Parts: sequence; structure tokens; C-alpha cells
Amino acid sequence: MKVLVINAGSSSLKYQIYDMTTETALAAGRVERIGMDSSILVHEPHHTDEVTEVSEILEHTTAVRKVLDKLTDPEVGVIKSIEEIDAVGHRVVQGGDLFKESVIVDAKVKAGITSLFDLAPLHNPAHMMGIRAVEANMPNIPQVVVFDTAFHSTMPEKAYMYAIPKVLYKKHKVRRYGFHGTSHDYVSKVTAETIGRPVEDLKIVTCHIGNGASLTAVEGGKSVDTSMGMTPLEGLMMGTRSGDLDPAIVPFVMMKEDLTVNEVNSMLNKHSGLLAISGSSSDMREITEGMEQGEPNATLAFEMYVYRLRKYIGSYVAAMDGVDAIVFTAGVGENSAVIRQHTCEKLTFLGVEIDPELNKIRSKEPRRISTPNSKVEVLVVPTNEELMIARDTYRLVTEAK
Ligand SMILES: Nc1ncnc2c1ncn2[C@@H]1O[C@H](COP(=O)(O)OP(=O)(O)O)[C@@H](O)[C@H]1O
Ligand SMILES: CC(=O)OP(=O)(O)O
Ligand SMILES: [Mg+2]
Repeated sequence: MKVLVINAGSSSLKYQIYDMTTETALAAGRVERIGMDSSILVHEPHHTDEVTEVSEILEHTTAVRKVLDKLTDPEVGVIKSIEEIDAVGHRVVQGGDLFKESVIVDAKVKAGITSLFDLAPLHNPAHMMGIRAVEANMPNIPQVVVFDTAFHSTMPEKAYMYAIPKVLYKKHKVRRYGFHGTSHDYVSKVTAETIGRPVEDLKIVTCHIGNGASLTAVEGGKSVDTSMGMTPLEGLMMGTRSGDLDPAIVPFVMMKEDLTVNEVNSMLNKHSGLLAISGSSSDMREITEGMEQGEPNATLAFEMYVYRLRKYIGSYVAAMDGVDAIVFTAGVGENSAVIRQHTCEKLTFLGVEIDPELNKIRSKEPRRISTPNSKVEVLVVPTNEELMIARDTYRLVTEAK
């Protein structure tokens, strides 16, 4: 059985196709700059070199068609025809309190995802475009949605409630949901395997730091707290998102700058974070370069990012009353030895000690970077949200047959 996994963003679409008999990825790729001039499709088949194609891709339906063309291409393709694909799995960021686990897409599910647009304005509308684009190109194929929020449904009330009038929870479902759950779930399990102990016995802080970034306190294999909130804006400082701030700043800035709700939302989601502080980039590679060259704004952005990350790690150790492992994953966490080093060097109060040589190794494998003396295991675990999505898709579609 072959499963196509899609992670649709507003201007991008990442994909991966799996042969589920062996759980091997046959190809991966991404379409970027959808709706802009010169969209880019990068296709990475397992059997030959990657190909990059620049063309005009105005919307997601065209993007999916181009992906299917690449997957069935005589040279760079990995399947003979579209009929070989048995099911499509989608990442959906916000499941709210409607979805606690993965489900097969039907009209009710689509209405549910749509009703949650306000609770993930950057993400859910894009996921619906992805689902509709698949419907347009592959009518009648079973589709499954896997929610970022599902893993966090085990959080206790004291972690998910906000200290505001309860009527807002009752009327509008204002609460913490948490995101990147598929990733936090996956890396915590791989961590347990890597250190050779049952996940049920472990207290783990998982740091998913990519474009969006969140931390989770995973106790006994379950999420007990996480840094993103009702939307993916709360918590850590991110590429373009502010993370935590005094909520009084929002009405204050709206009043002083005469901003609308949409404008202030856009300011906090798209024009804040590393981008706002550095004044130049949301990309941690460029921020690090600027910092290494002594550029003051990039240095401040870097320092704020690490400082906040460290404070969150500390608070989750307190939340669980201890920690066995701290894990880094996602774009920044997997690739930036500098971020890991700066974050860990001031966790000495926990007995954290990382080995600078191990920290520098670049690899796609899960690995320890702490010394044998370290009181806490520190690991880098490459995330694999796509594999988790493919597994759920395979399971649900097979069960429904
Ligand atoms: N070598 C690196 N050093 C620092 N940051 C990196 C490196 N490689 C990638 N990144 C960061 O990873 C981010 C993307 O992370 P990723 O997890 O792929 O995000 P998303 O899934 O949200 O698109 C980029 O914005 C970039 O800042
Ligand atoms: C939920 C979220 O922030 O996702 P991403 O990191 O893909 O933007
Ligand atoms: Mg991501």
C-alpha cells in the first residue's frame, strides 16, 4: 500500500510518498511560493538526484497536479500511475476540541476543520486548500487527517485553562490546545528507544524548534504541558511570531497605532519574532551568521531566542519535578549546534553537560550529545511527522476496508 503525505501551508506544500509494506519513503519534496511569481518545485526521489523546477503555480490544485506529474514521471517518478496511491494523509494543525485523534475525511470532518480557522489562522485554511486540491486531482481517494493537537489532549485542566472568565471557555472554547503534537509524540518515543528505557518511566522535555517552535513536557509518554496555546502564537520566540508577551500590549498597541484586529494579528504572527528583532531575517542561519559577525540586532535576536528557550526548559523541569532527557528537533533543533550549545551551557544547575564534539556531528540519526557524566540525557532526534501521518493513514484506511 502506498500513502502520499501532504503538509499544506499557505504558500507551500510539502509531500512524501511511502510504501507502507516496508515503511520506506520513495520520494519527498516541496512546492514553495505558491501564488507568487516563479514558484519552485523540489522533488527528491530515493533512486536518483533531486530535481528543481521553476514555474507559475497559482494555487494548491495546480501544485498537487505538478507533484503527481513528478511522482509518475518516467525518469524521476517513483510510481507508474496515480492509481498506485491508495490513500492521502494530511497534517492538520488545529483539531480544537472536535478531534482527539486522526480521522478519515468526510463532509463533517471538512466542516469541522473549517470551523476552526480562527484558532489557527496561518494553518487550517491552507490545510483545507490541500484537501480540496487532492479531491480535485484524485476524486474518491480516501484521505485522512492527523492533528497537531491530538497528542496534547492528555494535558490536565490546570495546564490547559487560562485564568480568564470561564464563560469564554464555555462559549468559545478558549483554552490551550498545543501544537506539533505528532512531532513531540514521535521524538519522545524515539528518545526512549535511543536511551533504552521505557517511555512510561521517563520525564522528557521535547524542544521542537523550527519555523514555528514549541516545547512539551512529556511525562510517562503523555503530554502534560506545552508552550503553544489556543493558537500557535504563544510560547517561544519564533521566526516571525512573537511568542509570549504581556497581553495588555495588544489593546495598548491597537489603540496607540489605530490597528484593526487583523492588523494586530498579522503583526504578532508574521512581523515579529527573530524577523522583528534582527530587522533582517526570520531564518536562524542568517541570525547566527549576523551574531558571529558582531551585528548587534542579530545578536540580540539570538540571545532573546536562547534565553526564552532556556527559561521554558527550566519551567517544564519544574512542572514535572524532574527531567531525564532534553531533546532537540525540527529545523533549528536538528541543525544548529550553536543554539544547542548556548541553550545547554547554562543548564548546569540541572547537571546538564554536553560533549562539544558530539554536538557538532551532523547526522540524520537520533543521537546523544550529552557526556556520560551528565545528570540529564541530551539528544538530537530528527523528527518524522510524515511517517507518523502515513502510519495513521494506513491504519485507518485498512481498518475501514
Ligand atoms: N543549519 C541551520 N542552522 C540554523 N537554523 C537552521 C539550519 N537549518 C535550518 N534551520 C532553520 O530551520 C527553520 C525551518 O525549520 P522547519 O522545522 O523545517 O520548519 P517548518 O516545518 O515550520 O517549515 C528555518 O527557518 C531555519 O531557520
Ligand atoms: C503549529 C505550527 O507552528 O506549525 P509550523 O511550525 O509548521 O508553522
Ligand atoms: Mg514543521
